[in-house]
Amino acid sequence: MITQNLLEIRHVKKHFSVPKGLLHAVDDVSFAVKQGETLGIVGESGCGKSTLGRVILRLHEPTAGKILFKGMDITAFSKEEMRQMRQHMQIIFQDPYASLNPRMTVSQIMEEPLTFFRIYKSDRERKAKVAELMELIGLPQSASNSYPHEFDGGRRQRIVIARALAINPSFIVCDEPVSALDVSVQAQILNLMVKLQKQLGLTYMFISHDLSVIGHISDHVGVMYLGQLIEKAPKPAFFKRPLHPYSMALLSAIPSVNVLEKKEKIILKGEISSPINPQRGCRFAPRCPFAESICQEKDPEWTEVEAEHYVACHRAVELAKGLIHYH
Ligand SMILES: Nc1ncnc2c1ncn2[C@@H]1O[C@H](COP(=O)(O)OP(=O)(O)OP(=O)(O)O)[C@@H](O)[C@H]1O
Repeated sequence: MITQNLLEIRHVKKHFSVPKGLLHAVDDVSFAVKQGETLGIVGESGCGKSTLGRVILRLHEPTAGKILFKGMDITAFSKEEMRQMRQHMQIIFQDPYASLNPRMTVSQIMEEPLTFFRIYKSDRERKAKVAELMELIGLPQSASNSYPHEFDGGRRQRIVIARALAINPSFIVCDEPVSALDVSVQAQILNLMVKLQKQLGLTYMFISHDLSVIGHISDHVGVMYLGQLIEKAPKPAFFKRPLHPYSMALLSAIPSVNVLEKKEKIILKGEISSPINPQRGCRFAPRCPFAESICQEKDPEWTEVEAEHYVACHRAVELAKGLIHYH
């Protein structure tokens, strides 16, 4: 069975005008996500993950590029068409404390999108939908009359998830949804999200700075660095053998579960460059031990080095063949 791409973005850019020039928050990013899959996007703070998520939903207007959702070019949609489209595309944010209105009960919070999108019109239909959502997220029906402050972070994030699911979306941008939670609660929320994905056929773009979280939830992993996607691969291939020197360094920092596997942490030297008026050439070159003169001069091309394994690095083939390596 061939699974269709639910989302495809092509050469998407988002530049912000700032006093010192143009800040390239997202710079020429292309990828596709298949129906029912999770693309995990990982990278350091400020590399453009959140901006990318918001641009895909057109909460920020893209500076350039195309966003295709179910084959439709939504960059060409009017504001009203886009408003309707958001029924199918939702976003979940990091902070479950800030994203819930403290004056509304759980039931009112869940009913709000139902009223806004005019689905489940009668009172009875809406109440039935709320009951269904409470069951989906594993909260007792009695909790629907409580207020957000009566719950801990994990339960609040369950309510945020239920609100996003209320209108039956097919695609959800999950922007660091577990980062504000205790580690013990993180796994519960991630497992709930995986369960809901299977049950409802959801497609996720899951943003996190934490590679362990990305490893838990993703089918494919994409790595961002200074506004650019520098590597994307199926999860097993990525964790087995990342091909970009930056991904290798990221991966070396997470402890191995296999005690027999000797892993040395790669310490990157040099400062991260500025995203404002970036120089040409590879953005990672100033910190890369493998950088040659071409890396300073020319942008590396996005190349499929192995099946479905894409890298933007002038030296990716040599790295893939093991001709050059760290340590
Ligand atoms: N509205 C804005 N105006 C100007 N610059 C912005 C704006 N929003 C984001 N930026 C800048 O764009 C870059 C990318 O920010 P973004 O929040 O997308 O990164 P991130 O990877 O999600 O980081 P974090 O996890 O810290 O939020 C940063 O340099 C940020 O300062």
